[in-house]
Amino acid sequence: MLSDKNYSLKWYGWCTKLLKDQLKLNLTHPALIAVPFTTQMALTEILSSAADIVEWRLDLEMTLPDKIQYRDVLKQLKSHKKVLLTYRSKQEGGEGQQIYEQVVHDILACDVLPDLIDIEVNQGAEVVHQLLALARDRRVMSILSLHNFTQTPDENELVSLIKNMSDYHPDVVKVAMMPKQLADVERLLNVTAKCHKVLTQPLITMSMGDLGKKSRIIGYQYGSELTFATTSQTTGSAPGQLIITDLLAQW
Ligand SMILES: O=C1C[C@@](O)(C(=O)O)C[C@@H](O)[C@@H]1O
Repeated sequence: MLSDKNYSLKWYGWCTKLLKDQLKLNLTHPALIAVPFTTQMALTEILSSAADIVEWRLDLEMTLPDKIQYRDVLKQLKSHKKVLLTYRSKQEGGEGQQIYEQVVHDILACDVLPDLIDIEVNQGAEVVHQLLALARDRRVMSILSLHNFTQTPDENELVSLIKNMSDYHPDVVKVAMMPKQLADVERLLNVTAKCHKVLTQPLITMSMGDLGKKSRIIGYQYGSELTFATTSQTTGSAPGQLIITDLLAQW
């Protein structure tokens, strides 16, 4: 586990950049909280929640919104929260069936932009480099992500996956792994602490499912700077997410 000093220096480093400078928020919890959103959900519930970031999961929409609706909703979300736009492909555990590269490109070409964009490392080096460059040009923070819904690799593999992602120079690196036993959750947390010390960018990690809930609560103590929660029992976007009020009660 990180010493309190290291944890707070690094955490405040990122929060200063992302939130204090841009939103002038006074954070009262130890890690950033993101909640998923689709237009089928109650907007007021999402906007009035304690979340710092709303993750609009475009792949979970019944159909992709047209440009007018998209700009409208994004503006509404942005007037209350930081917004992360995610189009999760099928192969990474989402519902996205359109050409990934095209959807992310269109998001970044629009005149209303999200604050953050999720880019999947498994789309391949060429697509990743191109989308990261576009996000940089448009001044949208990039989160390079990797998901494994079946298992958690061993320590060496996890470290090398994370370092490989970091070498693309995104603004943030995120990995979500499925544990089969508690040892998998502990390994991910320990790898998080190890990588957090050497990475040049913020790291977000989580173990999914029931077993992994612990990582969503105490991950920040190991250097994971954001946790995903939900506003209600039925609105989660991945297994094991806690309801935000339960998460806050644990903190
Ligand atoms: O990458 C992530 C993390 C996540 O899969 C989770 O396990 O909480 C939830 C997704 O919505 C998000 O894009």
